[in-house]
Amino acid sequence: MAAALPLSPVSHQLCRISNRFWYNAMTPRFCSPVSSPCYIGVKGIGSSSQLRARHPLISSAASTDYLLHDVGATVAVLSGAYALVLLFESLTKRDVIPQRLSRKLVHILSGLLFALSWPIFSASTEARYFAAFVPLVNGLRLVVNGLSVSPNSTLIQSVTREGRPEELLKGPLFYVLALLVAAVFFWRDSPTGMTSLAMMCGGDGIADIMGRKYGSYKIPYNPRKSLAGSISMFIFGFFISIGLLYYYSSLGYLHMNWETTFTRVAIVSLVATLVESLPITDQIDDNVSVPLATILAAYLSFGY
Ligand SMILES: C/C(=C\COP(=O)(O)O)CCC[C@H](C)CCC[C@H](C)CCCC(C)C
Ligand SMILES: Nc1ccn([C@@H]2O[C@H](COP(=O)(O)OP(=O)(O)O)[C@@H](O)[C@H]2O)c(=O)n1
Repeated sequence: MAAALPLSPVSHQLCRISNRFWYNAMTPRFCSPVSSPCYIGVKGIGSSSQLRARHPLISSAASTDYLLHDVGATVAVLSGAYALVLLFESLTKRDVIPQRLSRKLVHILSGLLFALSWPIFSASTEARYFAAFVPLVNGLRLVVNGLSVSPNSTLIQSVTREGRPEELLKGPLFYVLALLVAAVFFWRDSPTGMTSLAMMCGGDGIADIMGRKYGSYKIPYNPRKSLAGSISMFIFGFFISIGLLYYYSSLGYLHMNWETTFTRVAIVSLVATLVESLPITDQIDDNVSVPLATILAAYLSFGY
């Protein structure tokens, strides 16, 4: 058996980071019901602060690893966000898909892929802030382009209805703020944030596509919305929420009682769908009302 070659300091560091990356991404975590972030420490389960108190040498090495890990994850997700917008701008420019559909697909995919990306961040208690940095940067990008005289046309083509820069300061900006709130205040050990993104991105996004195509029967109290759109929002929002909860349960971040979870998610989806159907879009954007209603319903339903 060939002897292991001595690693250079850089290679050694890279191996340590790579090992930590796969450990953090794939190792189940057992979070306490109060959803305080915790992970398997040296002696059993402990929070990162408890581990630092017990093992200062490990804590400094772990902190460095976590920092490098989270910086790498942030760069990767930021790059993914930029590439997604660029992809749909290219598809729109080459008339592969119409601009309106392009925008809705960006609406659906951005938030859901963001929610799916959370496990690549470290087990550190600060990881959620690194993840939230991605919607923060995109929010600043929207503000700069929405206010600027020479806005970035890629962003405008992929994200606005009518190609006006000021549109970036409404729906899209509220959208990225909702992603930031979900990451910072709920993160991957709470069903509340991920269900809010499932309903805003998956549910509300598909409502537009299905409603425009099949929405001949309008909602009596809101002729601008249709039954087909709302039913689509409820169904897709429900299944995407269940999918995200299963995804995070299978990775060990959540422990759901599946006998009651389906009913709870159905109630949350119904509340979000009813709020979205209301004739209040001129007063409050869907990207504010839908996540807020979902967060309230989910927090009352799940308790965390
Ligand atoms: C088109 C968008 C919102 C408009 O909503 P509405 O008016 O149709 O109701 C979405 C805007 C997306 C934003 C420009 C980019 C957000 C990227 C996200 C923070 C991170 C995605 C990462 C992932 C890995 C692709
Ligand atoms: N429940 C719904 C939601 C949207 N829609 C259709 O999708 C279009 C855009 O919906 P919206 O104003 O909520 O669009 P966003 O604010 O989500 O971008 C509506 O004008 C309807 O044609 C629907 O038919 N039923």
